[in-house]
Order: sequence, then C-alpha cells, then structure tokens
Amino acid sequence: MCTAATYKTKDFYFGRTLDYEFSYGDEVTVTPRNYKIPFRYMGEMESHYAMIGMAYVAEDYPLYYDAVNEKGVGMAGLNFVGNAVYQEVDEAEDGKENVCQYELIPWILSQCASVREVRELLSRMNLVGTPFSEQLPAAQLHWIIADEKEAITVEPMKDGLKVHENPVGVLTNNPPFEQQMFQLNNYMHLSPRQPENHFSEKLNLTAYSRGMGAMGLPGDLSSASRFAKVAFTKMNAKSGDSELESISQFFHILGSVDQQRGCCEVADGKYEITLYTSCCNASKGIYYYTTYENHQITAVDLYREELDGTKLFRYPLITGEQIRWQN
Ligand SMILES: C[C@H](CCC(=O)NCCS(=O)(=O)O)[C@H]1CC[C@H]2[C@@H]3[C@H](O)C[C@@H]4C[C@H](O)CC[C@]4(C)[C@H]3C[C@H](O)[C@]12C
Repeated sequence: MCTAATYKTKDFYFGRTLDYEFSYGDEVTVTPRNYKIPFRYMGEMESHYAMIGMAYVAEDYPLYYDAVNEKGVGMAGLNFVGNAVYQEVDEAEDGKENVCQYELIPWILSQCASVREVRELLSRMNLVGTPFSEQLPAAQLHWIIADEKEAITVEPMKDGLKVHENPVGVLTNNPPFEQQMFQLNNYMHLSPRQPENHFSEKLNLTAYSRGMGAMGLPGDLSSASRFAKVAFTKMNAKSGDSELESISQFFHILGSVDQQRGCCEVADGKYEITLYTSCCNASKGIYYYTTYENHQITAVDLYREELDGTKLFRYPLITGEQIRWQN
C-alpha cells in the first residue's frame, strides 16, 4: 500500500509513503534539463524541465515512482491493481500521443508547468501498456498530480483514462478514487473537537478522554481506511509556515498511515512495510526522505546540481538509524 499527500504553507509540499515488501533499488534521482529522454513512441526529448524524485534507474533511464519538476508540479504513482487498464498503441497518423505507463512521470513533468497544462497534455495522450523490459512488466498504477493550486487523480480504467479533481489532495490504492471520495461521507461527523452528547438527553454521557471527536476514524492498514485517516489528518493539520515546521508536520501527516513490519502479511513470512516516506518542497526543489530504518531526515536539493547537465544525478538512499547521543 502507499499513500500520497499534498500540503501547503508558505511553500507547496508533495510526498508519499512507499509501502512494499521489497525495494527495487530506490535512488533520489535528478534528471537535468539536457538529459535526453528516450520515449518509446514519441522520439527523444532533448531538453525539458528538470525534475527530482525517487526512481529505479535501469539502463540509465529514470523509472520514477514520484517526482516534482522545477515548475513546482508533483506527481506520484500508486498501485491500482486489478483496476488499471492500459490501451493498445494508437497507430493512426492523426492519432493520440502514445505514452507508456513507465514514461508517464517524465512525459508530464518534462513539459508541464501547471496542472492546467497537465490536463491539456492528458487530453491528447494514449496511455499504453508496453513494458519497459521483459524483467519489468507494466506496473498497474494510478497517479496523483498536483501544483500549489490544485490536485487531480488520473486513473487508467477499462473505459478509458479518467481525470478526477482531487479536492483532498490525497491518494491511496483501491478502490477507484470516486469510491474513496464517496466513503468520506461516512466520516462527516468526525471532528478534532470534543464531542457533545447527541445520543440521548436522558443519559449523562461525557467525553472522558481527549480525541473522542474523531472516534470511528479507521486505523487499520487497508487502502480505504488509510484514505480516510490521512484525509482527516491532513485536512485538520496545523503548522507554522517555516521550512522546518512544514516538513516536520508533513512527516507527521504521512506518519498517521505508516506501516510497521509484521502488521500486513503479503505472503508466508513476508510483510509490507513503509520502505520510505518522502516530502518534497515542490516550490524549492528539495527532496526530503526517511526510510524504514532511518528516521533522520535526509535531503537532496535540485538546485545544487548542474541543472543544464546531460547526465542523471543519483543518490542511493541512506539507511540505518542515525542516533544523536546526548551524553
Ligand atoms: C510497488 C510500488 C507501489 C507501492 C504500492 O502502491 N503498494 C501498495 C500495495 S497494494 O497493491 O495496495 O497491496 C510501485 C510504485 C511505482 C512503481 C515503479 C514505477 O512505476 C517505475 C517502474 C515501472 C515498470 O513498469 C515496473 C518497475 C517500476 C520500477 C515500478 C515498480 C513498482 O511497481 C513501483 C515501485
């Protein structure tokens, strides 16, 4: 399972948890403006917006899981297993632009300076299921794409590519986004304030513990529960607007849906865990992350790299707890 969220203070923040039972070899990867991006059906893009994000680099190609570009547009792919359907290649000469599922993040972030531009590009695009290689078949995903003004969810479904407005700025996994949004109706009575007795005037009921206004908010790890949990947490989250206060709060928001080893068994003795949590300051191009075994926040700054360069910049994740001794 995975969860993605947006957050706005003075700057715009975008991040996700990546929950899985193994890592592909994730690296914080900067694609500079002049790295030539080879698209399977759309030719080679010679220059474009720079981007930073988490990727598995295969054959020198950045297979991004999530990234933001230098214009402050962020994007993340999350599992959508059983629902994601990709199209056949459109061979017509005046047909749509064929983009493979693994190319979607670079395709969009290399060209779009806003979600408005993303919508435009998506309307001309045909998302196809051609795999990157035999070893890496097409992942079944849906995406959240956001800038500081708005967020959308993109879902490739049996009856075509759906683009939904995403007013909560969060995404998890199944079921499809419209159902996730509908289920929030079930929680409209929840509140960060203490509840009052509407149960019965004849009973003397009291709020005997703090936090009872949100009683009923789910806490299990299913995707539908994480959607409600993180939506409630994000919509009610308050923080100062400095960089440190913002990122600290952002990690707390995603911390509300953290997955601990042992609680979600996916095969005999195999457990899904939160492999990493990211928080990107999309306005300033800084990618912060923690990993399951490293709670210290590590950062990579897009603008400390040669942005007009031609080669990828890659940072393997720093893992292992970093303990600051006090005596
Ligand atoms: C496994 C990741 C999603 C995690 C997630 O959503 N877990 C939820 C589990 S569940 O369903 O709800 O049970 C996804 C997110 C991005 C994916 C990667 C990116 O799409 C980039 C390439 C795409 C290639 O087709 C496959 C390898 C790959 C490198 C993908 C591997 C894997 O599918 C990733 C890493």
